[in-house]
Amino acid sequence: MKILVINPGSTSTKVAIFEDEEQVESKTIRHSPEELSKFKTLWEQFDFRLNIVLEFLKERNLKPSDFSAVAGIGGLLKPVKGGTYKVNEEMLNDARNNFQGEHPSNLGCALAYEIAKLGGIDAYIVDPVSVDEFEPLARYSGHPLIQRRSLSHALNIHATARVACQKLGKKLEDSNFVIAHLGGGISVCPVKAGKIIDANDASSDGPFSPERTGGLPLQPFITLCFSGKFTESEIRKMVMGKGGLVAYLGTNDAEEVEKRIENGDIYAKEVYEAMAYQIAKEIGAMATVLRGNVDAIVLTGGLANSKMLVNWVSERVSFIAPVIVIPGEDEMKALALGVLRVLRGEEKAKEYPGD
Ligand SMILES: Nc1ncnc2c1ncn2[C@@H]1O[C@H](COP(=O)(O)OP(=O)(O)OP(=O)(O)O)[C@@H](O)[C@H]1O
Ligand SMILES: CCCC(=O)O
Repeated sequence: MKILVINPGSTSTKVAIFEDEEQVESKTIRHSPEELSKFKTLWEQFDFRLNIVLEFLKERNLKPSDFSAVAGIGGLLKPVKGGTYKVNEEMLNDARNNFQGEHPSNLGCALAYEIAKLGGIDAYIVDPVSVDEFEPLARYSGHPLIQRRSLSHALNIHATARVACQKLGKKLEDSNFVIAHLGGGISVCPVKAGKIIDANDASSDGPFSPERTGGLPLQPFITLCFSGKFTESEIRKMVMGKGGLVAYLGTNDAEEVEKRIENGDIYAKEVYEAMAYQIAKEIGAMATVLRGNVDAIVLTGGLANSKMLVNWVSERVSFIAPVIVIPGEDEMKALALGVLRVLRGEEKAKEYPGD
């Protein structure tokens, strides 16, 4: 099987080719903020990103019809169960309307569909950001006008749960983990039998992260929103993109923060440790969702490469369960594997949005 995988992100477009489980080609095209600022809206970027994929194929003398299927990252669509979904009209409409918010991943299904159409093959998404496996109590916010939303780094969290099970020799259906995806945004989730039964929603809540505020104290935040000093879009940007390490230290690069700490920057150390403190607090909270019945706490994502951060988090949470570190994320492989399971008949493709 030959799968083309497309992953539009906030700072890059990634394209890869898989032959069965093996990635045989890949390219990451980085986009500077200046390059993307030419586009007023996310969807104005569509042709630009599509041409990148077409160029990638042309450079390799490949046509869409050379592939068995195309996989795209799935965005902030309707709440859906985990799994692999065939791209359909309703999904494309929801993505184009940024159903649960504007996010580059919304482009994924449409890019995959456009290429697949040229080749007369099918397009799929796997475990989109809007995977919703919440238990009923997780939906309460504190006011009936606002429901807690299931938005998370579901693709990597599901894939990481499978890897953790292999490491521990456990079956997925018998496992209970708290998984913390530590990336540009941070998702902390109790994962019961492979299902994400609660999540902080990294766009609104939880720990601060390299470029997001996470949850903010409500009263001061309301005062800020109505101060007349900021537009709605400035406030949204403050929360996602210009929050967290960016707001405190002017960078979203944790390696740069560690260099400053090594050079004696006491403030950088306190900010970085505060992020670890908030991550640990969220892990503690999510462990209570599992009533303390936790096989392991799993740290993943780019920041899980940081020994300093991992040590600070571990010393606060290891009383709950052993800490396993699975650094980085391999979204491209997780997308290819999800589509392979369907093409091989091991799993049935779900119809979006399902029941
Ligand atoms: N070896 C490392 N040591 C310390 N920090 C690292 C290391 N490698 C990556 N990081 C940090 O991890 C963060 C990025 O993580 P990651 O690549 O998972 O995020 P992303 O893919 O951009 O965003 P998201 O995961 O929210 O989709 C950055 O702050 C980066 O500096
Ligand atoms: C909102 C969860 C996904 C992301 O933060 O990118």
